[in-house]
Amino acid sequence: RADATYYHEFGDRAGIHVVITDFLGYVLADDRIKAYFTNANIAVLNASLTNQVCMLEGGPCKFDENMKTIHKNLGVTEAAFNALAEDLQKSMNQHDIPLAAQNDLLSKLAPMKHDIVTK
Ligand code: HEM
Repeated sequence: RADATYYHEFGDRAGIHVVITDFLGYVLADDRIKAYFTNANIAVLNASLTNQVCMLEGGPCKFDENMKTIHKNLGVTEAAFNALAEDLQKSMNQHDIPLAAQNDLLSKLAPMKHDIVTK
């Protein structure tokens, strides 16, 4: 969908922000991937991801960072990518985001794997 239905189902930008905040909490506690984030600026990452998801789901947000450039030197594996996606699903489920909206977001993130996984 190109309209803002999914954006509203996420609870607009404020709802997305809560989903992303809890998602990052899961990531930072996830032994499979937390080491990647040792030197990350979590506040900046939170704001960027919130804007990115807001935009992808049809909200009035701007986001134009390049996924390939950002993740170039991180050595992200496919297993790490999948673990991160699981943590996102966990947060979306916890916040009762409707499944169609969840799947829409996941389907938009999945193709980014090619730019993010380098190892
Ligand atoms: C589709 C999946 C992903 C998306 C949409 C995404 C999005 C982003 C964004 C927007 C930033 C930039 C934050 C900023 O503005 O500085 C970022 C940085 C980062 N990402 Fe990802 N990412 C994804 C997957 C992953 C995976 C799988 C890992 C590792 C397990 C990862 C690790 C990092 C790290 C370590 C940073 C750097 C943070 C910093 O230097 O402060 N990302 N990501």
